[in-house]
Amino acid sequence: MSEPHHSCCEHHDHHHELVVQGLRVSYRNTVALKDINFATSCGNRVALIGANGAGKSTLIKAIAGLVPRSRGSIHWRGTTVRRWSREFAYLPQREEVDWSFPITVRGLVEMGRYPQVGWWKRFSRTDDESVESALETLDLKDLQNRQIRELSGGQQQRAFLARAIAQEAHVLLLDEPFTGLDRRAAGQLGELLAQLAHEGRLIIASHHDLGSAPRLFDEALLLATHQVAFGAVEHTLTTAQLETCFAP
Ligand SMILES: Nc1ncnc2c1ncn2[C@@H]1O[C@H](COP(=O)(O)OP(=O)(O)OP(=O)(O)O)[C@@H](O)[C@H]1O
Repeated sequence: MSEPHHSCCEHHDHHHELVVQGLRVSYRNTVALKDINFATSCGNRVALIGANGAGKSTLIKAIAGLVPRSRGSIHWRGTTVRRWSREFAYLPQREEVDWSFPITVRGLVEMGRYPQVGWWKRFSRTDDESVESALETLDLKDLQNRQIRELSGGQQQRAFLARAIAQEAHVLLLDEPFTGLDRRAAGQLGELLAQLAHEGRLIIASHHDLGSAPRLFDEALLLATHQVAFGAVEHTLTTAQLETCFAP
C-alpha cells in the first residue's frame, strides 16, 4: 500500500481527540439517541454495536454534522462540530446511495478533492497526485474509467473509500461497511481499515457481526438509544453488556 499523500494525526494527544458529551438527538417526537458520552482518538477503530433502530446511523450522522443535536456537544480536536467539514468522510448505508448515478470511479474519487479545489477552479498537480494515490491505495487503477453502477458491491465500497482518502479526511464514518461483502472483500476491507488507523486516522463504523468485531476494531460502543457501554473491544463485548444492549 502506498504512503498517504498527507498523513494526518500522528500524535495521540488531546488535539486529536473526538469527545462526545451528553449527546441527544431527536427526530420530531422520537428520541433516537440520548446520554452519549465517550472520547476516542486518532489511530482507533471504533465499532458501533446495537440492535436495529438503536441509533448507530444517527450517531454517525451526528458526528459528521449531518443531523442536528438536541443536547450535548461533539468536539473534534478541541473545536465544536457544527456542520460537515472535509475532515470527516461519511460512507452511507448501501441502500442510501444512488448507485445508478452516472459517474466513473475516477470521477467519484475526484469529488473528494472538490472541498479543497472549489467547484469552479482547475485541478492542480497536487490534486491529480492525490487522486492517483487514492486509486492506487484502493487498487482501483484498472477500474478507474468504469461507471460505479457497473462495479460489484465490494468494488463500490472501495471507490467510496478512495474518495475519502483523496479528501484527506481524518475521521472515517462508515455505516455498515462490511454488510454485503464476501469473505475476501471483507478481509481486504479489514486490512485497509487497520492500515488507515495505523496511519493515524480515526475510524468509526456501525457493525452487525459480533464474532468479527474483536478482530476488526479496537474499541466498541454499545447502543440501545442510550449508551450501554464504551471501551476497549475485549472489555466491552461481555455477555452481560450484550444482553442489556440487545434486550427486547
Ligand atoms: N429521518 C428520520 N426521521 C424520523 N425518525 C428517524 C429517522 N431516522 C431514524 N429515525 C429513528 O431513530 C431511531 C434510530 O435509528 P438509526 O437509523 O439511527 O438506528 P440504527 O441503529 O442505525 O438502525 P439499523 O441497524 O436498522 O440501521 C429509530 O427509532 C428510527 O426509527
